[in-house]
Amino acid sequence: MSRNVIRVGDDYDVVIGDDAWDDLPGLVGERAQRVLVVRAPTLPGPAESVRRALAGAGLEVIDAAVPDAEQAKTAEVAAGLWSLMGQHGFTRTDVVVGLGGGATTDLAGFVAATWLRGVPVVQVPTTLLAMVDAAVGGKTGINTAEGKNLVGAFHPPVGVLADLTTLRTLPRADLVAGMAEVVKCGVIVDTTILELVERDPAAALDLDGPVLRELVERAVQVKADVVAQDLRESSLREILNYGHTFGHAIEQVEHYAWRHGEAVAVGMIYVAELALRAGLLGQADVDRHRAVLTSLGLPTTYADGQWDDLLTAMRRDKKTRGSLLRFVALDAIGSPTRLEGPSEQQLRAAYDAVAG
Ligand SMILES: NC(=O)c1ccc[n+]([C@@H]2O[C@H](COP(=O)([O-])OP(=O)(O)OC[C@H]3O[C@@H](n4cnc5c(N)ncnc54)[C@H](O)[C@@H]3O)[C@@H](O)[C@H]2O)c1
Ligand SMILES: O=C(O)C(=O)C[C@@H](O)[C@H](O)[C@H](O)COP(=O)(O)O
Ligand SMILES: [Zn+2]
Repeated sequence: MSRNVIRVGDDYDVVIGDDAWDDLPGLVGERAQRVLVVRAPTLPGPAESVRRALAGAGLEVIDAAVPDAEQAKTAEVAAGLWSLMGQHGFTRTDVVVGLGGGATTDLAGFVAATWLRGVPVVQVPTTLLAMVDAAVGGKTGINTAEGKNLVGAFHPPVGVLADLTTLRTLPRADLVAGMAEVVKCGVIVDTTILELVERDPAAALDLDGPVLRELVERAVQVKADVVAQDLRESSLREILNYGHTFGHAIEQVEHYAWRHGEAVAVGMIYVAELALRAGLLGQADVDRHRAVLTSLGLPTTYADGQWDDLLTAMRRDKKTRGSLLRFVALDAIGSPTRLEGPSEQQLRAAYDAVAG
């Protein structure tokens, strides 16, 4: 069994391993009596491994299967979990475990952030996207009718256990979607990620080879380095939002029928096209975005005819200040900057360039 541990600042460890369930009680710690396992409904195998590891350590396990995917990220589902915690007398030394993809870990983190004004959470991500991004860094949240992640809190986990064996049951489309956030880390910071994918995209998606593990470790390292410096997104952390202004707008317009990673892939093309028009990026860099995302099977276009709704959704992005639309953009691969207040004409022209 191999494992690697990446420390996030001085705060907590991200354990990346295979069949690493025995590490879970250690991450939960010795003060807990009860553990609420908030889990996606699709994961009987990992759910049983988690239950066994926790019960074996003498903990009372409260099992809470929540609705799948984005349907979990609602105020109603959160309220149901608060009731459950109340019924079980869940105290400040008890621990929430989030087991599933990013939607489940976002919900679990939010419930942990809000119960008794904050109880510990251990994240156990089971999708590639949650391993490299959602479970690390302490952004938690739910959606409202008006948009994505509009209610939430910064609440870092006390530990993260990314067991790579769980990826074996993940549908291929979800594995591919997770690669969008890996590529994001490559274009904003660690260009070796890009080179690894460009050299052999099939190897990047191969669960049996070494490349996927290296990509996971590199992407987690990018995220860990950024959030350790700027947990609350006062400035630097915004770079992790590359591609998300347009990406979140697609998700909302599509009523979450698009996977997050797919929408972020198109969002990265959109903002690269915008940067081209603003004179920040060259055509070769935009082409490189398209080539690497296409090589992994990610989408790079979005339907025509949705501009008004997309623009309305983009105005609700958290980086917006007043009426000033703000984007994370690149002025070179590996060099993020901000693009503030692009003209309507530039915004529209970039949309025309991604409209398929
Ligand atoms: N908090 C953050 O920093 C952050 C970062 C990135 C994304 N996110 C959020 O994460 C969510 C997207 O996460 P996601 O892509 O993991 O999607 P998801 O949580 O919807 O999971 C995708 C699907 O895979 C299933 N699944 C999960 N693990 C599985 C496994 N091992 N085997 C088989 N099926 C499995 C799920 O049940 C679901 O149907 C979005 O809500 C996004 O906003 C948050
Ligand atoms: O960790 C961050 O910061 C990110 O922006 C990572 C994103 O991949 C993630 O999708 C995040 O949930 C988006 O946050 P939001 O603040 O735009 O809702
Ligand atoms: Zn994201």
